[in-house]
Amino acid sequence: MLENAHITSAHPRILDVKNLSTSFDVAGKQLKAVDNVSFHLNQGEVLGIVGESGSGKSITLRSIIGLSRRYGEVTGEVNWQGENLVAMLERDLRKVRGKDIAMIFQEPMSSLNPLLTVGLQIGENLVEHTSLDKPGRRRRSIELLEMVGIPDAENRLNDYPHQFSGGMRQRVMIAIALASNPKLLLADEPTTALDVTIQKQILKLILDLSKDLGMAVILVTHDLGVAAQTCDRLAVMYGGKLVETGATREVLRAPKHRYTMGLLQSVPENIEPRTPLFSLPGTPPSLMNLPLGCAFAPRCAHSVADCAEKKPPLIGEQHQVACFNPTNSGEATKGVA
Ligand SMILES: Nc1ncnc2c1ncn2[C@@H]1O[C@H](COP(=O)(O)OP(=O)(O)OP(=O)(O)O)[C@@H](O)[C@H]1O
Repeated sequence: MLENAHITSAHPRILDVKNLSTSFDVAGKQLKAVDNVSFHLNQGEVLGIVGESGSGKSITLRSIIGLSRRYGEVTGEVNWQGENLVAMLERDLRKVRGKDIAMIFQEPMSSLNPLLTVGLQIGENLVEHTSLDKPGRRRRSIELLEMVGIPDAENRLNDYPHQFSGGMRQRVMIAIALASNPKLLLADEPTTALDVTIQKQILKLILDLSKDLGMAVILVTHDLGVAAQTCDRLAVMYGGKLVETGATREVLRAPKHRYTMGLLQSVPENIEPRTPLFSLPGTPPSLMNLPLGCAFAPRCAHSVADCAEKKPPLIGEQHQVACFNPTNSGEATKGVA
């Protein structure tokens, strides 16, 4: 496991998300991708948002930085440096985006310009966000490429994105994101397209940068193993809602929500050799037709009467769970469903 115990409660809170909801109009029906989500982030902390495909992780991330408002309705609060980003004018938000808050995506090729050298693309960001002159920008570009572990940085500034391997392209993306000295990096499945060895290297890079630069990170991943290796804290999403949050060690050692237990069982390291991979019975809920009560209840073998009637609130202090019948911490993680 990578070392990720560098955050203490002494670090100030830099992001406070309150009752964030995002819905889309799909053929006249409302699709609730993010439903009343609240969480916070401390300076330099790495928070993992985990959950199955379609649970609302990416839209949560995009809603933080105002990218979802183009297609959907976003309500609630994203409190950042004394301002609510949800209510901020697009013009002002553009200044925050890419400067104090930067974002990297799964496929760097979709964000990199194939026709421009890497040097020019880093330079563009430096022009926008710093007052460095041309030689200063060149020096800083080399420094950034070195920082993300690209060998022969000075010469590689002249290369185009296709001349880099997948892992190196992701490093370039990170270098571009770091050009503005962001306080928060939003990373949406940044290693999913990479093979396991390269994935580990990129995760370690993100973690080291977070530690060295005091930069907070929100890492969206469907892979609990990846989150376990990288994050200080986890937020587990299901059906557009947060169902469990807590320190990574606590959530992994003693998950409270049956859904988290199910996810844990699908991590290969937790499984005896030759045991078939666990998969939760049933299917994830349709976000256009969510049940009245807990969205996980139809897949849960431990539901009680309230589960069908009411939505369980997320309760607790350091370790929170949204469940009317949570597990006891000592309960075995096998055979939950
Ligand atoms: N522009 C849009 N219009 C309508 N529905 C959308 C739009 N963008 C996303 N959705 C829907 O919102 C839901 C949540 O999507 P989101 O991308 O956040 O899921 P996710 O948990 O990140 O999963 P994945 O890893 O597959 O991206 C999905 O049902 C998706 O189809």
